[in-house]
Amino acid sequence: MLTIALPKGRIADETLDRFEKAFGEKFVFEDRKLILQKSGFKFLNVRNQDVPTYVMHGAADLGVVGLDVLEEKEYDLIKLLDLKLGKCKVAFGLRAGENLNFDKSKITIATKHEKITKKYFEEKAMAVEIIKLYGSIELAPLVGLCDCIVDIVETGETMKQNGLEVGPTIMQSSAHLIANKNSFYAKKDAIFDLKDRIEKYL
Ligand SMILES: Nc1ncnc2c1ncn2[C@@H]1O[C@H](COP(=O)(O)OP(=O)(O)OP(=O)(O)O)[C@@H](O)[C@H]1O
Ligand SMILES: O=P(O)(O)OC[C@H]1O[C@H](OP(=O)(O)OP(=O)(O)O)[C@H](O)[C@@H]1O
Repeated sequence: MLTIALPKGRIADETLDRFEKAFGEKFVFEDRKLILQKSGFKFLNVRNQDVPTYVMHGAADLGVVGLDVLEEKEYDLIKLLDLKLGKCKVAFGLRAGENLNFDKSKITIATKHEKITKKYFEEKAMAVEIIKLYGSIELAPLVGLCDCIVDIVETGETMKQNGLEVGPTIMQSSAHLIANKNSFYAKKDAIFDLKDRIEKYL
């Protein structure tokens, strides 16, 4: 049995589609159930940012999570495969018509991606103030909470509809299959079989 933590929402749905293609069976979470057990797999329905935690502690053998989440914290786990889904970038959002004013003594940036943002400015040796938010990031510059944001961009539509322009990209992201280190050694054959089958449908 392989236990696999999936992040609620679009990435879980697309991952289960890949499993359907690879194993010829439909995998669907029932109504409010958080566990889906079928054909040797136990899928866990968890919050996006909790996926690496379940895998790192061995509560799940495998997990699927965006590279942006993995970059935000240092996790001691194995990155097995780029699933090439959940593709997006982490980029700046600026009020329309404005540029990033690097001459300002301190830029204030609101983001869910604190560490990625901090690293970006450390490499430029620039002092910035980072305000941690947990959602609706695009709202923050509109009401004067910050000068700009760093957030996920796919089509750019959310920023556009909120009067923001997409600025420089910090990193590209896509969902990755990750593994707990002990599980990787203990269940190597099953994990490689799974990886090979899924890889064929990417
Ligand atoms: N519009 C998008 N297009 C493609 N991938 C996206 C998009 N938005 C987010 N993602 C990817 O999906 C992951 C989950 O996004 P989601 O917005 O559901 O996370 P979240 O709200 O931060 O999760 P949590 O429930 O832990 O707060 C992101 O970390 C990113 O890798
Ligand atoms: O560039 P776009 O195509 O507009 O996509 C970007 C938006 O997608 C994500 O939000 P999501 O749809 O997951 O909503 P939520 O984070 O508010 O749940 C992300 O947080 C951005 O707000």
